[in-house]
Formats: sequence, structure tokens, C-alpha cells
Amino acid sequence: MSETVEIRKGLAGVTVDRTAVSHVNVESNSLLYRGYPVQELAATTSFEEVVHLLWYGDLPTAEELDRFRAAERKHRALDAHLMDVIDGLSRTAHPMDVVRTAVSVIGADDPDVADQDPETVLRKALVLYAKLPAVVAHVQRRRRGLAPVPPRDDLGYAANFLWMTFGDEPDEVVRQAFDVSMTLYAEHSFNASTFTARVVASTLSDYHSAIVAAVGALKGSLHGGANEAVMHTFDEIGTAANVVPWLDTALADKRKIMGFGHRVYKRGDSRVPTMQAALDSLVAHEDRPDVAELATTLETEFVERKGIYPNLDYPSGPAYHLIGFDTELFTPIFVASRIAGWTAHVQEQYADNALIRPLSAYDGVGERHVAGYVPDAAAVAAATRREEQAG
Ligand SMILES: CC(=O)SCCNC(=O)CCNC(=O)[C@H](O)C(C)(C)COP(=O)(O)OP(=O)(O)OC[C@H]1O[C@@H](n2cnc3c(N)ncnc32)[C@H](O)[C@@H]1OP(=O)(O)O
Ligand SMILES: O=C([O-])CC(=O)C(=O)O
Repeated sequence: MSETVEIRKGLAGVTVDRTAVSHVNVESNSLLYRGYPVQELAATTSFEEVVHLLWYGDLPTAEELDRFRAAERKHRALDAHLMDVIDGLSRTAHPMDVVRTAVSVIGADDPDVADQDPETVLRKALVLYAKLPAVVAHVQRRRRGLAPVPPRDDLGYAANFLWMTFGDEPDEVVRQAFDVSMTLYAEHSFNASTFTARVVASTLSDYHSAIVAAVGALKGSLHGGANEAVMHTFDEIGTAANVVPWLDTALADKRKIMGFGHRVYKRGDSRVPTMQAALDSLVAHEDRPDVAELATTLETEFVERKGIYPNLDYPSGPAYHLIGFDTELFTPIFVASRIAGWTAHVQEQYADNALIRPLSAYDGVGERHVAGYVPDAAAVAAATRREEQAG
């Protein structure tokens, strides 16, 4: 039994709603956050300013930025209950599972139930935005058997994130590259995780449930998990000299090469040149030309053979590696950034909501009956009516 309706697998090419948060323009290969080109934001503003822009619709004035920064600093530390839950999880749990659990715990500990109120959403979002760096840093240190490093109020968001992770104040090159990556990851219209958050919000479920679901969607290797997968690929290949034979085998085996391709951009991801420049600065700073050589060789070979270009995860993976994060921490960093975009979309969904519930075309077996079942007259009449309606 199969119905003849047009199916758009993966909702490819389907426009499901409007958004004022960001604009991915494939024609001009550009990405605007609330109207500002992301490259300009990466060059001139901090991640904190970008978060303010996405949540309040505009870049902050100096005074607004001071207030926003002070509010974030107030919530940086993890409370004892959350630390206990994290420390109760297996040390080998995937960091994305730990982050997903942490968001859930923060949500369960939050007494406010006026979920769709814009002020409530922003209050909850601020806490998550402020605490996620400490969660990521603690998970990274715990994996290495190291004690947590408390946050520092005198450091900005990016510097404090790296301080809590490594226990050192980062060099400016490293801080800047990390801050740029956070800005580039912050928002990207109706990607799979954002859409997931909007689906959950559309049922009038709460903010934290929407974010927990979004974390789950981001984890997959076709989406945010690709930055981790890129590094696993690099580890598998080893050196630039191995790229060609590795790629021959991978393509013969019909493997997807992680960090390449995009559902929307078909001529290259608008964010890649900016992240590539950040990666180049890290390569020079860490004196790791081998990483650049491997990345460039794989990119050149793959683009030449398939005409498929790198996405943001391709330069971000090796950049986070050079900063010193374990590979499994790359997607949790993406979460810490994308909380900005998810929040803006949940706000937008609540503000003009319609339950998201698409249709499906049934192609299973036709109607059949349980052996021994004797239908009563009403059931027979209902079945007859159904058949007549189906024609
Ligand atoms: C931040 C982000 O989330 S960016 C995306 C991160 N994800 C990745 O890097 C994972 C690798 N990339 C992919 O799997 C895909 O390019 C996606 C999922 C991102 C986009 O995919 P879609 O728009 O659905 O395109 P689809 O997967 O159908 O690919 C079209 C064709 O290109 C091929 N292709 C696309 N990407 C790749 C890739 N990375 N490696 C090999 N082949 C690829 C497909 O196999 C397919 O070939 P076919 O037509 O011969 O079957
Ligand atoms: O837009 C997408 O499909 C994936 C992506 O690049 C992102 O979420 O940053």
C-alpha cells in the first residue's frame, strides 16, 4: 500500500517557517546574524557581544555589554549538586552525554515554571551560557585525572573558558582563535539541532527540554559531531603522505569524508575562510605545519575528486586539537556556542508558535485483522465507511 504524494526526504529544500535570527544566503555565500555579516562580527566583536546580538536583536552598547558580562560572570561556577552528578557518571562517558545530562540537571534544579515567558527564557539561557564552559572544562580535566579550576571573574568569556580547561591564561593568538570559532558556531538558521529545539518548543515544552533535545541532535556525525570525526579521520590518515591511498580506499568503500559537504551550501561554507585563518594562526603559533599540510592535502584531493567543499567543522576540528582539547570535547564546545542560536530560535518559536507536526505517506501493509477476532456490527460499519472514503 503506498500513497502518491511528493516526499521531500530530510525536508531538503522545504521552507518551514520564517526567522529573523540569521540569514544563510547561498547565492552570495554569506551568513548574516541579525543583519551583520558573520565575518565582520568575528573580526570586530567578542562572542559575548554576538550572544547579546542574537538574544536581544542588537549589538550591546558599552553599558549593556558591561551588564551582560557581569551577569554571565555571576553564574560561571558549578554548584555542588551538578558537580556530584557529573562526577557520578563514568569517566569514559562521551562528553556530549555528560553535557546533555548537565543541561537536564540544570533544568530540573530550576524552579521557574513560566516557561514561555521571554524573560524566563533569557534568565534560563544566561545560566546555561555561563555554566557550559565550566561543564566542558571540568569534563576535559576529569578525563585527565585533574582537579577542576574555578572560574576567574577578571577574565572574559573565551579566556576564562580556556583558563578553567587548562589552568593557564591563554596566549592572545589562542584566545582570539577560540573566540572567533565561538562566534562562527553561534547560529546557522534551521539546521538539524535548531529545528529540533524548535520542534520541542512548539509543543510548549520548557526551554531546557528543547536544549537537551538539541544537544542530542548536534551530537550526530552528520551535524556537530563532524568536528570530532574530522580529527578521528586525521588520526587515521596520520600524515599528508598517506592522504592519497587513504582517500582511494575510503571512496572505494563509499565512506563519507567528515567535514565536507553541506545541506545548504553547495559551493563552500561561508564561515570556512574565517575559521581557516584562525587555524592558520594556531598552526603558526604552535609550530605545527604537519597539521596544516595534512588538512590542505586532504582538502585539495577531495575537492578535486568530488567537487564537495569543506564545512566549518573541517578547520574547527584541528583548531581545537591545536588548542589542546581532547577530540571528544570538540562537539561540547560547539554546544557552548550554539546555545546562543538555539535560545534565539526557542524565543522566536514561543513568540509565534504553531505545533510542528508534518505528515507522512503510509507505505506499510494494508489493513488486516487479528486471527479469531469477531467484529461487532459497529466495527464492520466503521470499516466499510473507511473503505468507501478511501475509494
Ligand atoms: C556544522 C555542520 O553541521 S556542517 C555538516 C557537518 N557534517 C559533515 O561534515 C558530515 C559529512 N557530510 C555529509 O554527510 C553531507 O554532506 C551532509 C549530511 C552534511 C549534507 O548532506 P545532504 O545535503 O543530505 O547531501 P547528501 O548526503 O545526499 O550528499 C549528496 C551526494 O554527495 C555525497 N557526499 C556529500 N557529502 C559527502 C562527504 N562528506 N563525503 C563523501 N560524499 C559526500 C553523497 O554521498 C551524495 O552522493 P550520491 O548522490 O552519489 O549519493
Ligand atoms: O546548517 C546546517 O545544516 C549545519 C551547519 O552548518 C550548522 O548548524 O552550523
